[in-house]
This record gives sequence, structure tokens and C-alpha cells, in this order.
Amino acid sequence: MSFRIQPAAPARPNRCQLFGPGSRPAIFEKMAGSAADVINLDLEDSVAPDDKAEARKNIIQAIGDVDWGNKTLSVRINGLDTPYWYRDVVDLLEQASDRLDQIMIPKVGCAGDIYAVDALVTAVERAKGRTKPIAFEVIIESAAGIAHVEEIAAASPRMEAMSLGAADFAASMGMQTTGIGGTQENYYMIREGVKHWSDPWHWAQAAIVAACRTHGVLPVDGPFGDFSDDEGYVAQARRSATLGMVGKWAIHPKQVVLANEVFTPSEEAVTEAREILAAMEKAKAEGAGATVYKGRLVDIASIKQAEVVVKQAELIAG
Ligand SMILES: CC(C)(COP(=O)(O)OP(=O)(O)OC[C@H]1O[C@@H](n2cnc3c(N)ncnc32)[C@H](O)[C@@H]1OP(=O)(O)O)[C@@H](O)C(=O)NCCC(=O)NCCSC(=O)C[C@H](O)C(=O)O
Ligand SMILES: [Mg+2]
Repeated sequence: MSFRIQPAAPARPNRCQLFGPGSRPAIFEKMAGSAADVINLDLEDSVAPDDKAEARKNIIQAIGDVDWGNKTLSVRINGLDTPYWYRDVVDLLEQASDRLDQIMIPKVGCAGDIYAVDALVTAVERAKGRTKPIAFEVIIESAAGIAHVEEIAAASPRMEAMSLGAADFAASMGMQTTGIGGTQENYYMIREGVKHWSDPWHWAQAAIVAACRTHGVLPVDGPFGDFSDDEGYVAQARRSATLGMVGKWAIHPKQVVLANEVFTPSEEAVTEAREILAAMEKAKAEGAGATVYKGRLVDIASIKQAEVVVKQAELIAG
């Protein structure tokens, strides 16, 4: 272990982030009633330019009026390359109730982007006497974003979560696809005439997980556009969970249950993790640093692995 201890990510469930356009207030109550851990009310790409101002008003009102339970409540503001973002921040921070937990900053390209939003948020918070600091989550969805992913993760103490935005990421990278996440038909190797599909999102996800874990930020998988393909969603979510991500977006309510299932450790996994911890306790008591569990080696690193699973389960159980 480095001299610098890896900081813990925020201890809150983040298995599913359910999105809904701010221009569609009729679904806000349904979002609040869903089983998603995080709600993302959107001012950005699901809202047409002419509807931005109205969407802002809808969201500000709903933050105070709707019962969001114990969910993390987040609003996605517009990107820093638009004329909308500063008004999003100022209006939200001046007018929305303290129920607002977090702002999602899209299309971040460098730490300076976070610095700019942080400066504005801090100024408005002070001016209005807001005592609950607003947290930040960001989307990595550009070539610049992934190139600067670590400095972005480290950019502010407000940083709590970071997602991969597959659609904008693909566009920015010049990827030949119109699919939002999932298997890409043309991304395969061929051996003896048989195609073996690979995962074009893998490297970006792994980079995000490493940056997040280095700086105590929650790594999250972004959208899966084809909401009629449950199997595809689950396959991608399972890969993300295996890589260390804590959750995934839902762009339709039917995806919430899928994400929650994948990102909640199964009973079998928790039982096995607890058994490994017990086996290592016994080994330690006998003066050993390693032992055999179900025919395989477990050692001190296995304790940390098992603790990841047990802590996830405990966090979700509340
Ligand atoms: C995708 C949708 C436009 C589909 O809406 P709709 O046609 O209404 O779907 P259904 O008829 O199947 O709806 C069934 C019931 O569910 C309710 N509903 C629909 N959407 C939501 C929702 N998001 N949350 C809660 N409830 C919802 C309907 O009202 C129906 O209810 P009922 O009539 O009572 O049965 C729509 O789902 C939608 O707008 N989704 C979110 C889109 C969005 O926010 N996109 C932005 C995030 S993805 C992105 O930005 C890309 C990313 O940045 C990147 O670059 O990768
Ligand atoms: Mg996007």
C-alpha cells in the first residue's frame, strides 16, 4: 500500500440513478416513488433549448414540493459550453430548497471546469447562507474528459460521483456507432471463422474506476439506450459491477429493478464473503496469514475483497 491511504467513497447507496427530463413534470412523482437510489432531474440534453427556462422552474418547484424520501436528489445542469449553465446554478442555488443534494456537471473536460462551477456554487451558497453544501457528480463523456479523468476526480472536495456517458463519449471519440452503450456489432475479433465480441467501453470504465477509487469518488456506469433489451442492460451492468462500479443509470423506469438487482450483492456472495472473513479470523488466531477456503487460497488480501462485498450489502440494507 502506498503511504497515501485510499480514501473511502461516500457511504450511500448509488445502485441506480433514474433520469427524467425537467420539461416533463408529470413523471416527477413517479420518479420519487421508484426504487432508484438517486434521482437525476435533467436540464441538459433531454430538454429542448426552448424549454430550458420552464424546466428550471419545474425542477426548482418539485425539489421542494415532491416527497423524495431518502433518495439522493441531483439535477443535471447544462454544459459549460452552453449559455445556460450559470443560470442553472444560480437559480437552483438561490431558489431551490435544501432538499437538493447534488449537481451533475456534464461533459467535463478538465479540473478547471469543476473549479469554475465550484467557485460559482460557493459564492451563491455564501450569499444565500445555505448551510448544506451541494455535492458534485460529473459525467465523463468526451475525449478530453477521459484524458483528464484523474484530475477531474480530484478537482473538488464536493466531488461524490462520476459516470461514463456512452452516447456523447462515442461521438466525441469519433466512434462508429449510434448505440448508447452495450455490445457494438462491429467490435469483434475473429478466430477460425467465429466472431468474439469485445467491450469497447471497458477501458474507459476501468480508467474511471481507477480515478474514482484513487480520490474517494463513486464510479457509476451511465445510460443503456435500448430499454427494450433487458438482457443487454444486465450484461453491461454485470461487467460494470465486476470492474468496481457501484451503479448504473436508468433512462426508463423498467431499468431500475435491473440495476438494483445487479448492484446488490447476492445472498450467496455475502454468505461466502462472511465465511472467508471467518476462515481468515481462524487462520489469524492460529498465527497464519493464509488458509484454504473451498479448495482455494485466501489470504490477507481476501479479507479486503470480502469486506468490499459485506460493506456493500450492509450499506444497502441501511
Ligand atoms: C425514454 C422515455 C422518453 C420513454 O417515455 P414514455 O414513452 O412515457 O415511456 P413509457 O410509455 O414506456 O412509460 C411507462 C410509464 O413510466 C412512466 N415513465 C416514463 N419515463 C419515466 C421516467 N424517466 N421516470 C419515471 N417514470 C417514467 C410513464 O409516465 C408511464 O407511466 P404510466 O402512464 O403511469 O404507466 C422516458 O422514459 C424518458 O424521458 N426517459 C429519460 C430520458 C432522459 O432523461 N435522458 C437523459 C439521460 S441519457 C443521456 O443524456 C445520455 C448521456 O448524457 C450520454 O451522453 O451518454
Ligand atoms: Mg451526454
